[in-house]
Amino acid sequence: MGKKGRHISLDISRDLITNSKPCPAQINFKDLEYSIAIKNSISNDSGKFMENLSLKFLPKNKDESKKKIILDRITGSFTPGRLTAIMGPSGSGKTSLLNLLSGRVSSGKVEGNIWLNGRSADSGSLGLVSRFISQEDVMMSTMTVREVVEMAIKFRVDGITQDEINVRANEAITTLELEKCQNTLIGDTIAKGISGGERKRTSIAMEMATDSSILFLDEPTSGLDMYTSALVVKLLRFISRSGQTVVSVIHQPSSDIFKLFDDIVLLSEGQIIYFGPQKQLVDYFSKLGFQCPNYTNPADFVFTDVLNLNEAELEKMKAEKFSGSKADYKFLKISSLAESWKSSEQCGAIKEMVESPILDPLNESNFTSSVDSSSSNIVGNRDRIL
Ligand SMILES: Nc1ncnc2c1ncn2[C@@H]1O[C@H](COP(=O)(O)OP(=O)(O)OP(=O)(O)O)[C@@H](O)[C@H]1O
Repeated sequence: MGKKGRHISLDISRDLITNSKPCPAQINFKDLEYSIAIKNSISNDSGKFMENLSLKFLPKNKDESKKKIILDRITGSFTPGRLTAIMGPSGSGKTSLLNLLSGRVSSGKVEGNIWLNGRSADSGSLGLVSRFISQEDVMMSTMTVREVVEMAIKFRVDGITQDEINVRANEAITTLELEKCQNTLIGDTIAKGISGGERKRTSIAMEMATDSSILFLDEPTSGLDMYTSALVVKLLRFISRSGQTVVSVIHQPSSDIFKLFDDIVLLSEGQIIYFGPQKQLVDYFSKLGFQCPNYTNPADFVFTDVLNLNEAELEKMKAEKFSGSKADYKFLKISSLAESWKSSEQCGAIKEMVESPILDPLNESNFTSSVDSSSSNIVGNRDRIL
């Protein structure tokens, strides 16, 4: 049978994941604002809608620097055992949110609160409790796929024997269908090694085989075919079921992939448009007057009808003789959707979760070590902090 028709089996040996149950970690944030200073290059007479455009400029004075708000006082909760997708147009703040919550932001100004299991979290603790798989996952180019997976296990799982390492590495490699390239060098732009898709799967295999309480991924399916994308997201769902908190930025998923997520966060212009169960998203927008047509992928519907101007809205804009541009009109729509979200029942439920967090203590077993591959050194964060 061809790949498309193949059933993706997730009958993975439980040894791989459940024997190494991570300690649950819930990450909550409230009124989180992330902004950066930018040089003022726009005159004050650039049009009355200028301040509404996607870059939100809050002028200090005419010639000085202003700030660009990347995340606009957002509140949310990521819970253990659930798989969440962060979706939104390019530039909406998805990667910035992941960076903030994994303690990877070094520039700009952060306001608001982040808590781990109810305790105030700084970037150090966020970095220790979570793992981050980036769009440009960095690995050591001179090592093979099997070597990097084994290395990740060795340095992130305490007191593991070589036999256990072999079992975990085999499982991860088989599950992600990396057998054929397991002895191929990772490579780099100069010395070509494994393909882009194999690289992504290797980075997930490295993660699968280790324990961490929170896993963040930035577009783990970009560059992968439909079959492999579905395989990867099914694996993330499986990983989440072992008690990990799994949060992934995802770019326009197919309907089948969309349905694998428990929760969806929709961002636009750094604001939350929706944050809640995937199964309730269509109903939420239908109550706001946006009907998802039958047999339409809800992810496509959200991008075309909700986050963009639909036909009816373009007509309305003309009829109203709106004096600004389409971008201005769209900005007003997004602001109104963000206001609707803030006054929704679902937003109230999220706020309640933030106010009554899981209070399990965070202990050493929540903390993972990291592989600092950019400098080819293995860095034990645990050693640095504890
Ligand atoms: N350190 C920074 N300095 C200047 N601008 C920044 C910085 N970090 C983020 N931005 C800007 O903030 C906005 C959000 O960026 P971010 O990378 O979070 O978006 P995104 O939703 O992940 O986009 P994409 O889907 O294109 O990756 C963008 O306009 C980006 O240019």
